[in-house]
Amino acid sequence: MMIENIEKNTTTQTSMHLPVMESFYTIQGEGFYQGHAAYFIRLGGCDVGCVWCDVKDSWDIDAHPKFSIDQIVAKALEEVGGDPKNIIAVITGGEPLMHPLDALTDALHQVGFQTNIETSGAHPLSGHFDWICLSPKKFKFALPDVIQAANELKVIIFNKSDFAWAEKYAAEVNPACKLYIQPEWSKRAEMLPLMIDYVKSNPQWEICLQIHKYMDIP
Ligand SMILES: C[S@@+](CC[C@H](N)C(=O)[O-])C[C@H]1O[C@@H](n2cnc3c(N)ncnc32)[C@H](O)[C@@H]1O
Ligand SMILES: Nc1nc2[nH]cc(C(=O)O)c2c(=O)[nH]1
Ligand code: SF4
Ligand SMILES: [Mg+2]
Repeated sequence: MMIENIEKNTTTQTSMHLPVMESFYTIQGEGFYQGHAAYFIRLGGCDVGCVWCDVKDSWDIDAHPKFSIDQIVAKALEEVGGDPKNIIAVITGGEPLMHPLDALTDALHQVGFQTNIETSGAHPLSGHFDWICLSPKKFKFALPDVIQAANELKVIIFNKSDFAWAEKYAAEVNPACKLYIQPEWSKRAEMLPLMIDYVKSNPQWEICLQIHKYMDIP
């Protein structure tokens, strides 16, 4: 690579700023990595508009302070105690794919984090991820490149019609993709009995609960 290109890339990487709503070290409460130590970076901005979204304060892209990649990664390293071995960095939001994520994921990898993403798939894929959780939404459809790349499909069950909707996506993901159904939090008492019956009849699916909410942690 020519020297000016190296300089350009370095400048782009260090000068890029992303809106961060919050970041916190916790336990992954959902999906394949449920129960694992995880550092969450919640980027601001979402244009999907799920009526039941549990983090609506994230939607306004301008409501959150912007930080450089270096600042975000330095804070992550400090908050996990300096050694990211076996710790997943989860990029979430908001809708994280509204932002270019190559520089952030490369910088997290460089210091030793595994990189995972939580996404609705409604924006083009960027970043280098070790694990992609796709949670598609009726409010803004997932794009084909994210559907193809997904390692896990996590469909939120808000009403009975969501089982058939989940199967539409299951038919489109790659064969190795893990399949999860997760109750919408306020509907969990009503939906869980249906979900239990569904998984007993369709054992390729697994039930996923937001275990962090039961543990009362972020
Ligand atoms: C807040 S979203 C942020 C990432 C991305 N915008 C997305 O929707 O995948 C993180 C995860 O929480 C799920 N989620 C949001 N609100 C929920 C609720 N009320 N009950 C259950 N899951 C919810 C989403 O489907 C997604 O899998
Ligand atoms: N503990 C914990 N696990 C999570 N898994 C996905 C989350 C998200 O909001 O993206 C989340 C979250 O907010 N907290
Ligand atoms: S896509 Fe994710 S962040 Fe956006 S409204 Fe839906 S659940 Fe909330
Ligand atoms: Mg959450």
